[in-house]
Amino acid sequence: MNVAFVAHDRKKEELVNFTIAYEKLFQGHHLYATGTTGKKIMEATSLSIFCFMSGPLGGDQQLGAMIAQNELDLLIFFRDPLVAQPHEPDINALLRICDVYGIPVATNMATAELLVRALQRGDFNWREIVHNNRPIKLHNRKTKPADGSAAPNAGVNMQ
Ligand SMILES: O=C(CO)COP(=O)(O)O
Repeated sequence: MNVAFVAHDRKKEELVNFTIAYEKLFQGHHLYATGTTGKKIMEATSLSIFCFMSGPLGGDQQLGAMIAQNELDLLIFFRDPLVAQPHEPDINALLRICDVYGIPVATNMATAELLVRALQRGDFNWREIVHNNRPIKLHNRKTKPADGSAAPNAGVNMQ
């Protein structure tokens, strides 16, 4: 499955600890994240994550684009409900597009636990039908184009 991680600054440690706890499970999936979140998870675990831009620089929108193309199966987004974010419209858009496409999304640890256990049990296998009907598999995405030129939006982009 394609799983994405996002956490606001005061929630990053919580998400990193969560990924450490479920590292073995996540190793079997294709992982994506906004820039700083992905970098911190990779520093703390052996997980390999495709990192988009940092959230305030467009990372939430890039994940939204994945969802619009039905390329994401699960979003784990530890939001900080107590701090206003400069890119609030992007955050709302990301959560909205999850609802548009019926993508499971966890915005806190308790829900993330439930969804990850469902992932472990195979409850997400119906998503394979969606992928099998699609010509493009996102996890074939390369960090650099085949011609060797620089990819405009690949790799970790820090603020
Ligand atoms: O701001 C974010 C999500 O809205 C997260 O972005 P970073 O992972 O780059 O900190």
